[in-house]
Amino acid sequence: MSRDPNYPYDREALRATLRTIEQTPGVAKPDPILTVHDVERRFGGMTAVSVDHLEVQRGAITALIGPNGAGKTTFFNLITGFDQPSNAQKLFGGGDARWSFNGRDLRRTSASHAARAGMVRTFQLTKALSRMTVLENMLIGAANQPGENLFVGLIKPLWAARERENIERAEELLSRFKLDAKKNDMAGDLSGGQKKLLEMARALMSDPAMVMLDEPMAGVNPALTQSLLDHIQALRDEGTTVLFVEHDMHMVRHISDWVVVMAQGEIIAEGLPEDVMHSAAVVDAYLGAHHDKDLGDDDALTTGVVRAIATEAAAEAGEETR
Ligand SMILES: Nc1ncnc2c1ncn2[C@@H]1O[C@H](COP(=O)(O)OP(=O)(O)OP(=O)(O)O)[C@@H](O)[C@H]1O
Repeated sequence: MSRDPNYPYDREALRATLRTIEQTPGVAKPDPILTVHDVERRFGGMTAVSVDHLEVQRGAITALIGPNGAGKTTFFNLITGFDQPSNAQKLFGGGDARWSFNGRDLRRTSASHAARAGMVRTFQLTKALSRMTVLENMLIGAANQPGENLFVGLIKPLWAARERENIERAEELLSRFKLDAKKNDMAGDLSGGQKKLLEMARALMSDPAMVMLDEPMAGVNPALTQSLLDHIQALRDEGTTVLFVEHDMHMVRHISDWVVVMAQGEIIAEGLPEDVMHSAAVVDAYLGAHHDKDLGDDDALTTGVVRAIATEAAAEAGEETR
């Protein structure tokens, strides 16, 4: 990735700046890469997302946390063009929903436009195409597919050169994620953790300015956990802003610079990880879904407790869908 003179490569300096910001929902950031305003999504009579205002700081690793059903994935879907707000602005009329990324207005955008603007996401359930090889999966993530441009597609030396570039980039990323030995294997034969790595590697094929990771740790075995954390931090250090949804509070505490908390569709808190995870509003939001739990007053949101809640809730959700 080319070096962006405006990117806050010095993480300590960035954290020092974040420490000066008021820890309140919707607070303005010094240099937001993503700004979201008045985005709502209703399913029938239920409001899944109702975000008044949110700014994501460029260069930070921001965690989006919240109990099951809080609206985190729906919010990701809206921002990345995989779903449309219920109050979407239409060409003529419509609602007030608007958001911009890296200075570009994205409110009437498709998923491919959002990706082209530099915002690329992964999914909670990996979307590796199991009947394609690992390398072929990577090539799907390339921004400059030879076939996308008719002119390039018609002139063999041009598309052949692009294809070579894409393969080189894919191989470089696969080796970084230690998947190079698997490049000709079917993606369906990878372990759950390796599929997560493949999905992250594929997201990087287009050199995005921001990656949005939906539960990167889910299903990853402990042996790969540290390597995933290292990859995410390395991405940030090299110039990619990271926004991730995660239930694993150890990960949230360990790598995030800023934490945003959602409950019942709204942003109810945001701030530094060490502060926000203990705030009364956050403890209430988690306990709200678990009235029957006696978690004590002092450190209700310690890693172990939250992990236990998340695991239990995930198991319950699994049972419901069975
Ligand atoms: N397509 C849909 N149709 C109807 N309801 C939906 C749909 N997608 C999401 N919902 C509902 O919207 C709410 C928010 O769901 P969402 O998946 O965004 O929450 P989440 O915070 O990502 O939860 P989790 O942490 O469990 O993944 C939930 O009540 C969910 O059931």
